[in-house]
Amino acid sequence: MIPTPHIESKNKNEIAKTVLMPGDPLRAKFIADTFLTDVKQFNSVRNVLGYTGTYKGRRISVMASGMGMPSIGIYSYELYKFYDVENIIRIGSCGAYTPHVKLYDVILAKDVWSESSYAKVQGGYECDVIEGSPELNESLMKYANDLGIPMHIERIHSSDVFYRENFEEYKEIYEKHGCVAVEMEAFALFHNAKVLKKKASCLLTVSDNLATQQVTTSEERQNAFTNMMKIALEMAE
Ligand SMILES: O=P(O)(O)O[C@H]1O[C@H](CO)[C@@H](O)[C@H]1O
Ligand SMILES: O=c1cc[nH]c(=O)[nH]1
Repeated sequence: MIPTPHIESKNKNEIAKTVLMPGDPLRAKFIADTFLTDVKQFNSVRNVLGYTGTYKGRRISVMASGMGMPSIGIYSYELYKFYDVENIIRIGSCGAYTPHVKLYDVILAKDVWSESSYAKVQGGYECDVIEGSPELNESLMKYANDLGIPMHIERIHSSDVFYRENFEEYKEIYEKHGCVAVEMEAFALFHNAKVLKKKASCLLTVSDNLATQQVTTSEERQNAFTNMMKIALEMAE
């Protein structure tokens, strides 16, 4: 069933087997403009930009997910199910829940905890913790090590809510569930990978710290997270 309601490419071969997936469409464009050669754009529906190109002579795609689990739920499902994509690596920003995780640090999500109903509604799963692909994670750890980029390998929190009425709730989520940072998509991505027998990982860069109240600018969020991008780009075929 291609094209899909949200991806306009009429040819599966236009999309590589491995797709990097930032939330922000302009981060997808930045990656294509900065790191890829022989770039072809395969999607612009709703301005959710998708590109395929080569990195160090190897093929890879990058496409935005939009924000939140419903959005990445749609795009990752269509890529896996209808475009035969095998691996999706989310590359996102996150808010740290503890002072020992600093601004710009890179986190690899070992697994993700969420109070979201996504897995239950999508496939009847009652779980609240889902693992990233051990195989992809092992490769990402090796590439980070080769590049000399330190990574925290930890549990993260996927939240449906960016602005909580009770800001202090993050402390309980950190203490009770062991999540060191919050973002808004990995749980749905990992669930889709599980039900469709595909692979997913999530790399994050810390854009703000809820404990110390430090923040980065929106321009930095768009352009400055290059360490995470370089690690993920090594996954090109
Ligand atoms: O920077 P991205 O990948 O969009 O990720 C984070 O930023 C957004 C919130 O500002 C949410 O999508 C959250 O998951
Ligand atoms: O989802 C997110 C992303 C960055 N910072 C947050 O506080 N939440």
